[in-house]
Amino acid sequence: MSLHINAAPGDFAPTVLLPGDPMRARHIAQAYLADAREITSTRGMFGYTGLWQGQRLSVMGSGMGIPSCVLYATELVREHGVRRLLRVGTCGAVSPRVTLGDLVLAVGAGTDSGVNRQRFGGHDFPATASWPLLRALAGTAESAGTPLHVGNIFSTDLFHHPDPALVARLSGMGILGIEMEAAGLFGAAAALGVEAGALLAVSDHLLDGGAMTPEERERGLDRMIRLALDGAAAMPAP
Ligand SMILES: O=P(O)(O)O[C@H]1O[C@H](CO)[C@@H](O)[C@H]1O
Ligand SMILES: O=c1cc[nH]c(=O)[nH]1
Repeated sequence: MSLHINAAPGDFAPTVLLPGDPMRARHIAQAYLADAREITSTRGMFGYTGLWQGQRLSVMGSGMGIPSCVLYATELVREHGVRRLLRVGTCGAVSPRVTLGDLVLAVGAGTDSGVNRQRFGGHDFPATASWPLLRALAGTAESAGTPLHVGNIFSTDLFHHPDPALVARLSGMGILGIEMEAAGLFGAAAALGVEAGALLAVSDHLLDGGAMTPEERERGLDRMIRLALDGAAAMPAP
């Protein structure tokens, strides 16, 4: 048990999928995992452990934004023995190459957050996903014929961003999508010595204005969830 996670020792599997939305965590557990059991519910941030292809796997909400995600990632690693963290989130597309419902695998994440600079003496930390996770997810997608964009994303502290030039700036630098956690998760994972990745489904398009409904966001992310589960199952235990 830790301050924000009321799970018992051994409740978490070494690999945890981290959607921002705790209701997406519940959906993944109930719709995909065998023998799923709720193991934490502090503040409504539900976590579950069950089986996928016979392997133990956990899924837990991370909340919205870097501070929330990093808090849970830190307690999961330090106090619950977790070694591999895979964010399964949504993003807004900022690239004309990406369309609604597409999947994006983050190689690196730029950010307007200061958290990694706080960790890194004021310098720019290279917030990148772990290679074993990148390789497993890209390989699993290729084998399954699942289309996947692999590239850089941007993690913002401000969903309702005040800078009207931000989307054009990101787009001009080849960024694929914007979300709110990955850069902090990658920095935390580096500091904690564990693996992290981020697989995202495009829930809205910031260039053309298209958007999934909230119901589609919660339930309509089947391809992302299956790829995350299959990719995690294809990896050796961390
Ligand atoms: O769908 P999730 O995983 O929550 O991810 C995205 O959605 C939230 C904003 O609506 C932020 O957490 C952002 O990163
Ligand atoms: O952070 C996010 C997530 C989805 N869509 C956005 O525009 N931003």
